[in-house]
Amino acid sequence: MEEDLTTDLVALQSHLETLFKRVQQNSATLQKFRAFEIRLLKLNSLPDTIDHLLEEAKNYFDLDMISLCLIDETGEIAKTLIDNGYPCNSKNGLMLLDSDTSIKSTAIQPYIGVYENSQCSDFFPHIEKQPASVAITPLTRRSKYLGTLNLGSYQLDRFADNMATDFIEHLSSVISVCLENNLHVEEIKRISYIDVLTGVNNRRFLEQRIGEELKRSQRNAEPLSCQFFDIDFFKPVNDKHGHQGGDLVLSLVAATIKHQLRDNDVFVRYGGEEFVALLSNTDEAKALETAERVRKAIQTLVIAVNDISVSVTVSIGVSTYVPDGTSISIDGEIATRLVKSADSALYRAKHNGRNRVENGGIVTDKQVL
Ligand SMILES: Nc1nc2c(ncn2[C@@H]2O[C@H](COP(=O)(O)OP(=O)(O)OP(=O)(O)O)[C@@H](O)[C@H]2O)c(=O)[nH]1
Repeated sequence: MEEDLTTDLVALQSHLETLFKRVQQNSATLQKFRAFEIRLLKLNSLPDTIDHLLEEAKNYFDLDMISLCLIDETGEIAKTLIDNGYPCNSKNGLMLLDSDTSIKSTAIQPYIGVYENSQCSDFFPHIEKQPASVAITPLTRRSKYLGTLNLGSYQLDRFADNMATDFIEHLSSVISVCLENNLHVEEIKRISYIDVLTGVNNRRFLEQRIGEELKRSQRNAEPLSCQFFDIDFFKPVNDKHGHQGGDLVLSLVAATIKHQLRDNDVFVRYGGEEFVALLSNTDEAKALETAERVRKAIQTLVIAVNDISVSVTVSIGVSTYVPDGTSISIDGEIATRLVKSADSALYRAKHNGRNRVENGGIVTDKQVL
């Protein structure tokens, strides 16, 4: 009788210990989850959020792999990531899809279970070793598909098909809210950086980007060139063709200059009939060559304003920053000098007869000291 009691007590104690361990494990998981959530909610940029999901989530949840599909119908997500220097390829687990069709056909519901190559491989590109089990969860907000979150483990029992899905569904809801918020923030930023008349970026965008471009130039030891454009004799265009005619000329000149630049060059309407471009990894000779190409393109542009053909020319000033490794935190001064040099060269171009390119020369770190 006494022996039976002892055996029962030992069994009970062992059961209690198992339960206690499970409670401890669950509590640790919940704490990790809360920490992950709090960190996620605090992030206010899309690249940081994506980075947190792809880099940190693996550690927080002890996963062997994680990937993220995002629907990017307009290409704006890719543009935001490129502008922020974020690697926009599937090698780091991020996939941008141009429509939600593939997600709607395969991942309309969360899938939790064994990794089936035919069904799951699209969600885990560039993996060296296939996971044994996966959880593929759609990310949705207000019935709209944002993408999918894809978790993978080499353990078969990590994501079993009889597993409760509430934890993963909760995680994907939180991620969806954060992604949607960040997508909205990026959209608001984008709109606030656009010049309504010409559709190109505005001066605020230049002010925001010039520091980043200078940093990149210093980091990669590459030259950064600045071009300052001003339409010649624009006042007579307005006088002759009215403000609306002038507006049309402004828009088409902006589009023509932009067309001559690379997609990732910063190009803004600086104000009135002035435009500025920043050309990354572009030396003095190349910047002058590009400016000359723009000048010629504008010269040959014929704009129909109320059935009257209008032609304009532009004067262009160019300057080039060449980092020498001595500058650390004086970007503001370098930015000012870079733009001022191009502006002074533009002034010379006007003075020397207009419809020409003038070189403002090299801006270095040393001049600041
Ligand atoms: N239509 C239109 N005109 C603008 C806008 N912003 C500035 N302008 C006009 O641009 C003209 C600029 O004239 P000026 O600064 O005298 O220069 P300019 O006639 O181009 O002569 P130079 O620059 O010396 O070759 C002014 O008539 C402004 O009213 C705009 O958004 N729309």
